[in-house]
Amino acid sequence: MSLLKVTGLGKSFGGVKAVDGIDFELHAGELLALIGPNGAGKSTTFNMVNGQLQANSGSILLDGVELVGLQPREIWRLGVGRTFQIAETFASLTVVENVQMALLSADRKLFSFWRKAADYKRTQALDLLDKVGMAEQADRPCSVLAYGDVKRVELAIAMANAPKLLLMDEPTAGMAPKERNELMALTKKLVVERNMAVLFTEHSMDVVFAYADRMIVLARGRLIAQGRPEEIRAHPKVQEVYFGSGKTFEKERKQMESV
Ligand SMILES: Nc1ncnc2c1ncn2[C@@H]1O[C@H](COP(=O)(O)OP(=O)(O)OP(=O)(O)O)[C@@H](O)[C@H]1O
Repeated sequence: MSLLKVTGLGKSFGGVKAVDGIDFELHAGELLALIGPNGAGKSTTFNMVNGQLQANSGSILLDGVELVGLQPREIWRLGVGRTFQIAETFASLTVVENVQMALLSADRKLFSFWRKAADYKRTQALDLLDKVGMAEQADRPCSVLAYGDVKRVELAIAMANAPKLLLMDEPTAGMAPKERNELMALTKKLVVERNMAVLFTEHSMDVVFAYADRMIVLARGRLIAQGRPEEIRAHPKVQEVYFGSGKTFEKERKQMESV
């Protein structure tokens, strides 16, 4: 059985069908990229899966449990995590304290408890940091970290709740190519090690084609293609929507990345 099964999912804003009855599935151990031109419905889809937006129609099953109608926190408790940017308020905390905070939250402890609990699950937090290659920087404040390292810590934070499905909205935005590749290689490693699934949106075609196991392509709210990267690259509809018919994906992709 697939981990996530989305059927007939739809959302309208006024007269605009932002997402128009899409179907897709996601399996444990798989990285699925959600791509499409601006306004295609990617964020809307994403936000329906995590419960920030309520669907108008359709179903989202996680391990057979219906997520439509649930609150974001309930969905999170069922095992749908997402990467958050480390909020400025937490930048003054050390790396390990940030992960400890996430563990507190995963264990549903009260925030006030934190003040008396500087040692709360420090070992477990260090284990998570070790998984993302950040154990050596555990006691540095997040505010002094390089951007790529902050992204690793954000990944460790998302892992604290041991998600079955992790949602990543443009994980590599603002990163240099080398950092992008390191972050995605790390994400892929975690997906395999933990038999977790990742659904991610991404504008960098390099990242998508290098790391996605499968891709789904939206255009104007409709799902126009899904498949493995090589199938998507050769898909006529995808080429047409992205670049106008008659042009090859490869050629245009190179032009797009050089901008
Ligand atoms: N809160 C909203 N109110 C009204 N219209 C919205 C709202 N959110 C999204 N839309 C519209 O729904 C459509 C899909 O938007 P969405 O943000 O999901 O696309 P996207 O693929 O994530 O785009 P981008 O790549 O530009 O972020 C667009 O036409 C957008 O203008």
